[in-house]
Amino acid sequence: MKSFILASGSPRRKELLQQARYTFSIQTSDIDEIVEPHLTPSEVVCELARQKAEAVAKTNQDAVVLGSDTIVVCNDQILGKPKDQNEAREMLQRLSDRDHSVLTGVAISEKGETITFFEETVVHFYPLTSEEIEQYLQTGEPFDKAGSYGIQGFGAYLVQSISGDYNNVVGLPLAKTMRELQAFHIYPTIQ
Ligand SMILES: Cc1cn([C@H]2C[C@H](O)[C@@H](COP(=O)(O)OP(=O)(O)OP(=O)(O)O)O2)c(=O)[nH]c1=O
Repeated sequence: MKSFILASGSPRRKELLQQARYTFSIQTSDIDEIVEPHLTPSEVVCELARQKAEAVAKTNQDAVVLGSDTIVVCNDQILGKPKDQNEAREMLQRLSDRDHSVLTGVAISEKGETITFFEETVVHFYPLTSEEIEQYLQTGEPFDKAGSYGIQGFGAYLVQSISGDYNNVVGLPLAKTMRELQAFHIYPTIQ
């Protein structure tokens, strides 16, 4: 059987691939996450996913390697992971009572060839009071997440509606990824 490697330290991506019944190992990459400034948000997530996948693929020539990157885009501004509490607070204030997009890029690399794709999910937040934002900061959830929230946790309280793939918000567009993996002969274990 071919070896399948998830090039990610994200516990969410691991859980999603497990949920889909893949057998895989994990190797994290240590890329600097630097991209050229003229790229569009969808190009940014695809490029970062490519860098993560290729960094791990380099030392695993016979494996199929999957890398991924998630960002939030609000009013044409890219929101990544907050660097501190103030930045998390600012992001949540910005997202309050509006639509934003969650973009996840995925790269699959094998034998020096890489394909990339991305998925966009539109999320609408309830209007948030400053008390609600402070309470959410107290949960600690914002700090390792793009846009400073996790829809799969207490952050569900913030979300009024979503349009698109829920799993994409959590960190991996699972349906699209499963379909693309078929081309690499990587399949879930069904029984
Ligand atoms: C919007 C949102 C993001 N996130 C997470 C998914 C990603 O883990 C994280 C965005 O950071 P990423 O840089 O995409 O990923 P990562 O650093 O966690 O892991 P790695 O680079 O090793 O693959 O935000 C949620 O868990 N829930 C959400 O609702």
